[in-house]
Amino acid sequence: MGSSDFSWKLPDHPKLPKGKTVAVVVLDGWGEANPDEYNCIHVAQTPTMDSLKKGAPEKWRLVRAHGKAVGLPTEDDMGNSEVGHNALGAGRIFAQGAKLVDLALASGKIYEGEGFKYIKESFDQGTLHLIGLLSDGGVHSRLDQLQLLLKGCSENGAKRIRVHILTDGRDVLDGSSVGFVETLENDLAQLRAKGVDAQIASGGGRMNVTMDRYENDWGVVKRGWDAQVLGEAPHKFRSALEAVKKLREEPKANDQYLPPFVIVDESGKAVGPIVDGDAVVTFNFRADRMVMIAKALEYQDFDKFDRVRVPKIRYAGMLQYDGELKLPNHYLVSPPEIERTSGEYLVHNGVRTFACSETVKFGHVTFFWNGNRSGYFNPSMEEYVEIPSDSGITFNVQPKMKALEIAEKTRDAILSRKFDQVRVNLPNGDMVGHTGDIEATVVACKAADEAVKMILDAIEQVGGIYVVTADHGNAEDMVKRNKSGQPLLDKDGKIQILTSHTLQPVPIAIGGPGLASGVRFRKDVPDGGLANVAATVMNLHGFEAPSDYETTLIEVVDN
Ligand SMILES: O=C(O)[C@@H](CO)OP(=O)(O)O
Ligand SMILES: [Mn+2]
Ligand SMILES: [Mn+2]
Repeated sequence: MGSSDFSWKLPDHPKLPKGKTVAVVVLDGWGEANPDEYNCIHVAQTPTMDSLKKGAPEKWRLVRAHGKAVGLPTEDDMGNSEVGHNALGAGRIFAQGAKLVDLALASGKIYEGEGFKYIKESFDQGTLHLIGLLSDGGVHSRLDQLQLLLKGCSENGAKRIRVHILTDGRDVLDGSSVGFVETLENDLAQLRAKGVDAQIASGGGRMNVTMDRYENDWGVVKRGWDAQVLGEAPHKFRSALEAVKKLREEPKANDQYLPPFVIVDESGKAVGPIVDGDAVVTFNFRADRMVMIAKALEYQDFDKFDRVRVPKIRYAGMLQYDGELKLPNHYLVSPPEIERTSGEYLVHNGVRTFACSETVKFGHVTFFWNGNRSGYFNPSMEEYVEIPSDSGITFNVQPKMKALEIAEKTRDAILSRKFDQVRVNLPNGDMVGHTGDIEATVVACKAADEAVKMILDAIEQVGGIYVVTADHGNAEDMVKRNKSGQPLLDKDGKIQILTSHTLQPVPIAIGGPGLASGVRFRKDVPDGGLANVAATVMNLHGFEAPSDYETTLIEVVDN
């Protein structure tokens, strides 16, 4: 689109009116799958979502939420919140971080960029530290990308490398950390054989160490800082393999929550604290869970915890994690340029917007929705409300989370008539689904359904419109399956719990008293995905979507 013919002004929709309150409800981790005992959405009492599904067939359908439909490299890539909310908010499909890093590594361009040249200046005198999630989950990072990066860095002059691992068990099976550490150890041994001093230096579970998000619990980042930078942790081991194996023996231990550990030499000294003159790369491509550590590594002024010692380092992110904050300043791969999002258009066209979730998903309906951009487009037109999440717990002990509070705030926003769009994320199905606790996930789904009801009731009262959808699957399938769909058993004959997202499609339902008669889902967009939702929502606000947006899912027939 040339800049001369660009305009924020959206054309009027030829048939649909303006001025209706539109509620956009995103159920996090709520896919559609066969109804069996491992489908927590099916097992739970979800009368509101059931009634939408069983209602008018032209007002409920499924949309794609994984793989290429959301800009991921392959159809084997499950959906996730970042790409899902990016697609929902931006109305177009952008090649996402995972894909951009693949391309930069394959072409070697990653080593020619400004970010790599910057960290390379430390290779002669200092150590290169790589910090990130060690798995092949493909949501935040990928093992094969780390492997290529290790090879590329050593070929480009890194002589001393320390890897600080975060174990997963959330995007991959619990217990798989052991195999990933073995693989990494093999690679590092090969580097050592070539004369590179390469070792794992510290570690810990992703939910306990480093990868907090949206400032829910800085203690998580501090535990990482202490291990990675200061070389201090409650657990010390001679090898990472020994560390994960031993720590997993503790009762109830799992990969996601392993405590922090450091690797020490024969004299008990940490093998890889971060010191002056070193280079650091955080190798996750996904933004939300890297922003906090990036601030700790980069900011001079920082008061979230006592860093004790702040080494003078050259730091680069795999990507720039926040375009608005320019955080971090240096990065190896340019992030997708997600501009002209639907939120920005709507604000320019007079749509007053309210967005709400609890802390753990707050950035999903704001930051991700707006193309990984923090802050308001126009503070006089928008209000973003964050309900504080519980911290320091796994959400299976509190499966209702803050669903009721989110629904109440949203109801009040609707009834206040101060907003044209209210947008919420209900985290329960996803956050509790990730714990692998099936019973708790059933409770979570019921709570999310009750929240939807409260929001739809308010929409009913003001004569508004609702759009209810989800960002990817999770709670609808809690078991690992073989190719023919049968649950897989472990060596003790127990089912293998699936804590991750899925490849399933998600529902989308429209309705409400304000929905003009004759509005229905088109039949000619059978492969519709999350990126088609933005144009749909723009239509419901009475506007045509920009011509380069993915097409709308709805049509208006005369009746
Ligand atoms: O918790 C997270 O970071 C991811 C899974 O890795 O979940 P979501 O994409 O739903 O935020
Ligand atoms: Mn999600
Ligand atoms: Mn999730």
